[in-house]
Amino acid sequence: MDLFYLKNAALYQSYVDKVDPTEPQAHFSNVPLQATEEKDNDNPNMTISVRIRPMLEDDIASGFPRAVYPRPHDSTAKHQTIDLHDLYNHPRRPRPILRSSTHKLQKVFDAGASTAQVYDEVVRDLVLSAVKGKLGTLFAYGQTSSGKTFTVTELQKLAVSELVDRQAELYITVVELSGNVAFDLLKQRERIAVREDASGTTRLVGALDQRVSGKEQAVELLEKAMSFRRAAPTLKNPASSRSHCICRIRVVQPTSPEQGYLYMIDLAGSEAARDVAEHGPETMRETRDNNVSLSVLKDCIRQRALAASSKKKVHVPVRGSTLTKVLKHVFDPKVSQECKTVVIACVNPSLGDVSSSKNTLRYAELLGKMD
Ligand SMILES: Nc1ncnc2c1ncn2[C@@H]1O[C@H](COP(=O)(O)OP(=O)(O)OP(=O)(O)O)[C@@H](O)[C@H]1O
Repeated sequence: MDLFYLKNAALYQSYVDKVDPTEPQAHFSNVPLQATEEKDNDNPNMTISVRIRPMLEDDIASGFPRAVYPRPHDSTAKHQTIDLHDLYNHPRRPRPILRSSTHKLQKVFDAGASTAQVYDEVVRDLVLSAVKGKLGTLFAYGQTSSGKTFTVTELQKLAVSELVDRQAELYITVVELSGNVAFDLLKQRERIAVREDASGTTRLVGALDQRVSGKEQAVELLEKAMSFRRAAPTLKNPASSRSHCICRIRVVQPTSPEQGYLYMIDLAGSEAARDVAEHGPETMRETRDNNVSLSVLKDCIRQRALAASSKKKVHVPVRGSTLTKVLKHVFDPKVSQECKTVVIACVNPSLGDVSSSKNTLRYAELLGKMD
């Protein structure tokens, strides 16, 4: 596929240059996405956003044009729109044709946006929730090399800095979930158990809950934890994280009777098993397990949103994966502590990654919809 895109890069660019996104276009896929026929999830405690990373030198050097284009932001609109342009080898046409799709999301950060801007617009609210004794949860989702780790690492530093400035007492836990097995990254990747106690609360048995008292100490601790994260090469990223990484910051405030929690989760890459097929059965098994947990995560987020707006009893399948068991508090309608959730879907804008980007944007759209 890469060769097809590279061979037709000039033709593709000539098509894209002619697109006027304000005009209805024949090449826009006229089959409505399943997601667009569903009701919006208007849960005020849930924000679904997209971050498009810049084209990197390597992407440009390999000759791939850009495929993902956000439309100019209209501050009166409920959603922001992204156009995605793909090239399609039509069997009855002499030349490949453009096939585009449109995706609507609550918040879109284009390649020029800084992590500080992402923090200010969607993450600070979570941090302030934790300061007030509530729960804030951030998920970064996307294909390999789309910028999840880059984004979460920077956001963790900004969050810790704000929490220290607010004189909160902080305790940090960093756990990696590889398939269904958990490891403590603050204890040099020691294996730990995930168990449910008699009250139904999921416990990370044996995980360190490290007190930190200053910004430098916190950043050093997080960097050290990240150095223990398991990585393996994918076709797109030589040091791809093949696991979910959960960073939990417990916030104790003398002024608040309840302790708050901030969870920042760098999810495993959502790539198809074929993208890691060269890397052995172990990596493929992990990829399959990770994809199952990402699918269960989607169901939990959607069902949780439905539970918030429905009087009927809604089943949220938290037990479907270790990831969602650990994050039970986010999804359990019975949990009384208020919980805000932000999803950042990360996208690599290159044409070489267009089909994964389409899947990521569809996943993000589905999260913002209800059955
Ligand atoms: N906003 C950005 N600005 C500049 N460079 C970025 C940005 N986002 C990501 N990158 C760069 O893109 C590359 C891939 O990013 P990163 O490792 O965060 O991807 P990932 O989604 O975590 O990948 P994987 O799932 O394979 O671990 C890195 O070299 C990173 O520095």
